[in-house]
Amino acid sequence: MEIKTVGVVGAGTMGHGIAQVFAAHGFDVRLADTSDAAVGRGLAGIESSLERLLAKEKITAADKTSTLGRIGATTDLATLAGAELVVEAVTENLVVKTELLQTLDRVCGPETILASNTSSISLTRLAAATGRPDRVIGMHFMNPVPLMELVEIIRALQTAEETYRRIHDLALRLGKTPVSVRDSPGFVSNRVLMPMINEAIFALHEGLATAEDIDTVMKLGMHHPMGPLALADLIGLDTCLSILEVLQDGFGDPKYRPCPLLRQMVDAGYLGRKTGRGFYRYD
Ligand SMILES: CC(=O)CC(=O)SCCNC(=O)CCNC(=O)[C@H](O)C(C)(C)COP(=O)(O)OP(=O)(O)OC[C@H]1O[C@@H](n2cnc3c(N)ncnc32)[C@H](O)[C@@H]1OP(=O)(O)O
Ligand SMILES: NC(=O)C1=CN([C@@H]2O[C@H](COP(=O)(O)OP(=O)(O)OC[C@H]3O[C@@H](n4cnc5c(N)ncnc54)[C@H](OP(=O)(O)O)[C@@H]3O)[C@@H](O)[C@H]2O)C=CC1
Repeated sequence: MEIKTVGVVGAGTMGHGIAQVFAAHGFDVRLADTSDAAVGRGLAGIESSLERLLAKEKITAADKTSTLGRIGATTDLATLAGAELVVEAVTENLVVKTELLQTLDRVCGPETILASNTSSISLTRLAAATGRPDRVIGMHFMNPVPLMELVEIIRALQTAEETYRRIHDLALRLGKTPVSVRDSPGFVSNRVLMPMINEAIFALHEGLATAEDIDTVMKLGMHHPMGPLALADLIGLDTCLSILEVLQDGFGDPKYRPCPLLRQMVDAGYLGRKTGRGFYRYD
């Protein structure tokens, strides 16, 4: 069955970018979240991202209009029933994702592929929660989705070769570069990235330097496009904490222990860009 309609569940930092990229490549998209407010924020994010691309002359005004025209918003998961693919991009939490996948499993047709954008959680466990484990796969986009080229593709132990091939080809159609990674906590991207971000937070916690100076070291010293603390704010500090917990639990290795400052920031609701305050302020 050719993939024409794509459901995206979760209209947050990643979900709205994923919806945008599918729509920009001609797919009909249904973007779902739990409330009208969350869906509205997602649509506003898409509008502003397309506006930036237009200002940079990467797209035309007609591209912007047609992309927006292909996105429908909903709070009712039943409206995803006809989608050939659903990508979930909800909160990085095993229970939340498991319950959602079970609902999607009930609602969607038997052939629908259920892809997860999880940053770290075992695809094998997520697949096992459904009645279609052979059609569950990890499709891990990077943030910001419209700008980043990589998609990590993670096969659960149960994923069928056919499912993998279709998602691999789909990533290419979206103009992305797919990389296949075995199912293991944090895959490759966050196995490597999160310890660096965590270490930068420890450096701040221990008073080695200011947040700005820590980021400057990595930007000017290592040519990273963003410093690790600014990047943590872009990702979301709650998401960074959840990923580190999955790494720590999964490997049982104290080297992944989240910095106490990260926990405190999350407890305070300083989650980064999405709440207007993290290691920096975004007014
Ligand atoms: C956690 C996980 O599981 C996996 C992950 O995704 S880890 C995160 C991976 N991503 C990265 O490492 C990103 C590193 N940063 C970069 O590569 C670059 O800074 C960047 C591509 C994000 C922006 O580069 P740029 O286009 O030269 O910058 P610029 O035009 O000045 O825009 C920067 C800004 O727009 C965002 N942005 C730019 N264009 C955008 C678009 N079309 N849509 C959405 N956001 C956009 C940037 O985040 C940033 O926000 P502010 O202006 O509000 O500060
Ligand atoms: N941020 C990043 O840089 C990256 C994140 N990811 C992964 O993408 C996923 C989403 O992360 P991100 O976009 O950052 O998170 P956000 O917190 O920005 O957005 C999550 C969205 O999911 C919604 N949501 C939660 N539960 C449900 C549900 N049961 N049904 C529908 N919607 C729901 C939330 O709504 P509400 O607020 O109302 O709860 C919120 O709008 C996570 O798995 C994360 O690990 C992957 C790559 C990069």
